[in-house]
Amino acid sequence: MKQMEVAALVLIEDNRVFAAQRKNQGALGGMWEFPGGKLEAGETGREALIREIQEELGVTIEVQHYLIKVEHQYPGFFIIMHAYRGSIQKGTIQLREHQASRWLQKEELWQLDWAEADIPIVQKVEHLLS
Ligand SMILES: Nc1nc2c([nH]c(=O)n2[C@@H]2O[C@H](COP(=O)(O)OP(=O)(O)OP(=O)(O)O)[C@@H](O)[C@H]2O)c(=O)[nH]1
Repeated sequence: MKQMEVAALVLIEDNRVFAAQRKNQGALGGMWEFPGGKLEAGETGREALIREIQEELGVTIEVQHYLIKVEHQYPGFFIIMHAYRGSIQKGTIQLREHQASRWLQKEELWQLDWAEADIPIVQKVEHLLS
């Protein structure tokens, strides 16, 4: 069974969390997620996150702390996901790989079609927003 380890960013500004929509083509097409991506060989979760966010959103982030680990079995693969809180240190977000993004208020969190593995992260975020 294919297994992957992923790092994801929970970015909160002005009491809203950043969510991004995957492209319609490919794995989990059209689903919403927290930006990030797979760890490469020899990389820590934090290193992978900083690299992926630079690639995907064109910004430099500071990783603040570890939020939650999620393990989820999708039909074709098993995913271990590490979610971190972080903030933008430099730059303005540009969507380089996603088809859309939103800054969500607490009441809007469950309106989106989240990737299944993200549900425990969204639950955690719910407690971080007021
Ligand atoms: N980044 C991210 N990936 C997630 C989340 N939830 C979730 O199930 N995933 C899955 O984790 C995997 C991450 O792969 P990715 O495609 O974003 O990462 P990548 O850029 O390193 O991969 P690639 O270079 O092969 O495209 C995908 O299968 C994606 O569907 C999430 O919140 N964020």
